[in-house]
Amino acid sequence: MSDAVLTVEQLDAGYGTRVIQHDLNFSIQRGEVFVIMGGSGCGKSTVLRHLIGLQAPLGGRVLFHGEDFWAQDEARRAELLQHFGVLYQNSALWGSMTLRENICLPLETYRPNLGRAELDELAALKLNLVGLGGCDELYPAELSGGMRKRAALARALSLDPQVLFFDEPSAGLDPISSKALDELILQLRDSLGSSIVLVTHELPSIFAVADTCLFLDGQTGTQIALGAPRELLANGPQEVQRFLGRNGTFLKAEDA
Ligand SMILES: Nc1ncnc2c1ncn2[C@@H]1O[C@H](COP(=O)(O)OP(=O)(O)OP(=O)(O)O)[C@@H](O)[C@H]1O
Repeated sequence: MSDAVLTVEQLDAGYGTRVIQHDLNFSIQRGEVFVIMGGSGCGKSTVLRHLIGLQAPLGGRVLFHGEDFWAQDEARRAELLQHFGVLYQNSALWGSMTLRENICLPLETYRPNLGRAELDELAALKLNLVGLGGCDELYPAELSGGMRKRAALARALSLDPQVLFFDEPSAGLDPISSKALDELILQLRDSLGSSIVLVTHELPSIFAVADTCLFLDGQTGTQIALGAPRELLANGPQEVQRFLGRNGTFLKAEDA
């Protein structure tokens, strides 16, 4: 457990005085795909917001390489955030900009020493990484839903993040695009060595990509399981087994 990129200690997550999830404890290792799962409304996105620095914990700590994120001043927090890449549910690309311009934007902000040619080259490289080589001058509206996700991913990769966060990456995608996105996630993990944190309740994705799963329980408002998905399916608490086994047959088909 020595290679933890993110560590969460006794985290209480929520809004104002309303705690949604309490006493969360887990670590995310370098190069690991970590899935946050649980029933609808249990607080998955809320926990994610605390991990990506959008919201201060109501209690406990979030450590990045052992450094307490929220104990830092704003300038240091902004530096640390450069190590995070975030892909939001709606992809959130700028519609009036080409893909190249979308990807260059964070680079122009945080890497002011780069010249035009280097910026364009980096944008092309990131687009290549996500299978959109040659699409530099297209606008988001010219892309399919799956391509838009990939483009948003290329932008999330622009600053070479150590941790990539995805909130429901498969939302709105057909099963084939969704499977292709899972494959891309694994490819990126292998080629870049980044840690990947996913919020999803898509069983095929969970079994295809997750090294470790955290199960958040809506009723008790805390984590009730942490482990590899197949292990949790076999030996986890009943609710977690039910959640992971709800689709009965596909696991056998995938494993065959
Ligand atoms: N900005 C906010 N301010 C106050 N409460 C919020 C806010 N966003 C979400 N909530 C509340 O937090 C609870 C958990 O919501 P959250 O979106 O984190 O759950 P989730 O597990 O991600 O849900 P889903 O699977 O449906 O996307 C809900 O009761 C929701 O109403």
